Amino acid sequence: MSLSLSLSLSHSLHLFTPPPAAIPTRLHLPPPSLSLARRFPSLRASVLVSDNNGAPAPPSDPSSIEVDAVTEAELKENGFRSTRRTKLVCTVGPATCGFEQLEALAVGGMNVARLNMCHGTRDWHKTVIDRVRRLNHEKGFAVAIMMDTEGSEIHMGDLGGASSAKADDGEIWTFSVRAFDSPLPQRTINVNYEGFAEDVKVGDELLVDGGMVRFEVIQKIGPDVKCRCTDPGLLLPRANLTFWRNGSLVRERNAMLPTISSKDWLDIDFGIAEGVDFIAISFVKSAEVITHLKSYIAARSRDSDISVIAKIESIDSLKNLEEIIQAADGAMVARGDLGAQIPLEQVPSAQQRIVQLCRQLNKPVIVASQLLESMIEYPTPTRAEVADVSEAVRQRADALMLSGESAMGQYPEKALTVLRSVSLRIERWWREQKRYEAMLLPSVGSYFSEKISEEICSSAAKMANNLEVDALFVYTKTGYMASLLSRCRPDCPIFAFTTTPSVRRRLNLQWGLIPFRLSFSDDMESNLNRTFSLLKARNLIKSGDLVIAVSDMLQSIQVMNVP
Ligand SMILES: Nc1ncnc2c1ncn2[C@@H]1O[C@H](COP(=O)(O)OP(=O)(O)OP(=O)(O)O)[C@@H](O)[C@H]1O
Ligand SMILES: CC(=O)C(=O)O
Ligand SMILES: [K+]
Ligand SMILES: [Mg+2]
Repeated sequence: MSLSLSLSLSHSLHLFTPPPAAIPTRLHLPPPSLSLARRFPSLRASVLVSDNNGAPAPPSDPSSIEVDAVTEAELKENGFRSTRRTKLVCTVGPATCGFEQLEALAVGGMNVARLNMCHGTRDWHKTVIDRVRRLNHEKGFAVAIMMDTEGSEIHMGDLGGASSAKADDGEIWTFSVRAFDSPLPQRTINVNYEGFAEDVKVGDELLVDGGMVRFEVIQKIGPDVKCRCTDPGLLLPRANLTFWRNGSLVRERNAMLPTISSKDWLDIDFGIAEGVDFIAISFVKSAEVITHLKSYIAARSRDSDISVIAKIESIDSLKNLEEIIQAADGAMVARGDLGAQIPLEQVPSAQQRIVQLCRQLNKPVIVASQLLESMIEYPTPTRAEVADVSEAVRQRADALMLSGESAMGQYPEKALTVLRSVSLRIERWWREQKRYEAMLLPSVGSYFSEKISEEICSSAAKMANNLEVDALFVYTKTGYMASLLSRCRPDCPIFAFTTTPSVRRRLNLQWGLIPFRLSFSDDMESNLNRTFSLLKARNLIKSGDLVIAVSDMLQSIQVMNVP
């Protein structure tokens, strides 16, 4: 089916390749990102800024301002009112782990690189981290790194080294906890969970990857479970397994497995040692595990600030949603596994609920999995996929994520271009329609000073919309004020000035923020004047632009024209 869809869609390919400037594209999609590098040779040629991932902040040069090379190009290309607000996360895998491939993704707008610890060795991940660092350092990007834990849910083994296996209708496969030599016997799958044969019953339905392939359990022989394939498809290494009985998920045992396994703790130590920016925790069930991990990180790495992202992908995480998001620094709607745990038709409303709650609680949220699944194999997305991406952008999610599309697909850069183009188009349409959604944003701070900051930010955002200002400026040491502005989803972009490279990288996950590194003082007057002259010198703003500025040093709102 996807073949015929892709063929019938192939004429839309031109939407994503740059037409000559004089010929308008139907949807006015922007040209693909690599052309940015062509138009702004400095992107590839020179060292624009220096960014010290992981290491202590460099002695700041008071005369400089640092901005992500791609952001700078986008600002110049589209004028800053139309820069992209939705952030993009790419899972790095065999298709994208080379330095040049990573650079192409960074040029294409990747804000965060995700490493899935389910796959690859720690050495492999270390190599990727080093390459991203080098890219940031040498080429002026500020790509943040997110480590995603494996979790201890039930999954298949690694297929004895094969990259995939095809299961056909009616075939009998053996699922077993036995250790086999590779290559595995034909039609045999390893299962990581000791209690597997004990727990399943004849007649149970076994879902691989949430239903991409289905089996029916027909016989149990000691540690081996014989299953008949009822929905054929491709089995991928380490795919998740769930089993269903009488139409509902069997999850008693899963509930007993730890959220963070012993292997996950070693991966987390590795992540802390490498100074990753985010750690995403798979299959979170309760807020306690988040609090526990956060205190572990705090004790382990006194001066590094790693954000903990709660992945919402289980029934328990939906039950305890509010307290989990409260405890975490952000959340991910992990639709892959979520769709294997709740009926598929409930996933869209769960997504909307999670996205809204995150915004109310002032936590960044990522919408993940299968956004452009067909692009693993085909160079154009289906219309349904474009509609799905649009919906996530329209919901004002902070970030969209590519999984297999960028990790092992054939068109990682094209998939990223589609996310970029659709985000830009939907964001603009939203602004043109002036559809400010009236979302109630409850107070989130516990201290009076935090409540003042919230009031300042919501007033500043409202003024920015009403006065149609060109940009909001926020001077923030911790990033908190910037997140409060982002939460209001104002019409204009938010220039967030921060003193530390790690804060700047973490702001890269939040909607509408354009993070700059700048050393600033407590004197707002001089901060503003310096910022204006630095930005003007780089043609990022011009005299007459209308700006509203707030800061976490001075509780005030300033409105001014750039001199
Ligand atoms: N580091 C890697 N090495 C090899 N293959 C990878 C790597 N990362 C991802 N992949 C491939 O890309 C596919 C999609 O990636 P993704 O991160 O969504 O993983 P997943 O296994 O589906 O699990 P989950 O996202 O729930 O942790 C994987 O199934 C795997 O085949
Ligand atoms: C991203 C992820 O873990 C999922 O969708 O299941
Ligand atoms: K994972
Ligand atoms: Mg998952």
